[in-house]
Amino acid sequence: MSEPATGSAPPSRTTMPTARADALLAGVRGRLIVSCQAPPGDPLRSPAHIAAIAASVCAGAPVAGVRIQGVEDVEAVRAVVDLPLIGLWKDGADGVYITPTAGHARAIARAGADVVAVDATARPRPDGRPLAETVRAVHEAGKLFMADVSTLDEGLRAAALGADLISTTLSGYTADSPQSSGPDLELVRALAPRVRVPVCAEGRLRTPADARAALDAGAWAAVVGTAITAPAALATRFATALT
Ligand SMILES: CC(=O)N[C@H](C=O)[C@@H](O)[C@H](O)[C@H](O)COP(=O)(O)O
Repeated sequence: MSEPATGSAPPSRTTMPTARADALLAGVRGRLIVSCQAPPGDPLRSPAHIAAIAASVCAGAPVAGVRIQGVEDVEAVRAVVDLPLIGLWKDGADGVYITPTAGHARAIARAGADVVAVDATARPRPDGRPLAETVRAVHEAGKLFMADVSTLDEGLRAAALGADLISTTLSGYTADSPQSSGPDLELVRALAPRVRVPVCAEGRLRTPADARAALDAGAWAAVVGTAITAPAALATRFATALT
């Protein structure tokens, strides 16, 4: 791990007013957050399409918030969705690629996200700067910091740095985490009682029963992407079952 779990510096705190932060977190508690993203090359990968998907999901279902990738997509979704918006910027495909620097985080904050999701794994960051710098940048922008982690240690470190919420997003995608085809609810069970901030279950929640099980495991909210907003992946599951 490149930084200690705790240090002499106090944890960073957001400049978002406390009442607003509390209301935002309370509003997503026990509920569904939908990740609306399209992979590179997918015909749906455009801000207009992602905004339409997000607007459709939010108008037609009792969802609590959305998770959106990229500056232009965050801007486009912000214009049509009034729910809490978790923004991130995927830059690259290997190593730390989810909002990898403080500069990426500031851009996502400016685009209109309420919460900025950032890779908070123990892996080296592409610019060599400490994660604490990105936490501070998000907080100075008046936003909440969501730490995308893959292990218990990473979650504990993120909480010590001042993360406002933690998500299991990267379990299964790092060498340190279990490589499972399903969600990592063990991580939720291990982490949630050890930190004072909400822990979201995210990654490979494929069914409503998975989302329910995540909350039963102690998750604050369930974040679901592919199983709701990725038609090509969904069609593949059906087509494959017929071969
Ligand atoms: C690992 C990574 O880059 N995860 C990304 C984070 O934003 C997204 O590609 C996922 O779709 C999202 O986490 C939701 O997960 P799932 O699509 O499995 O429900």
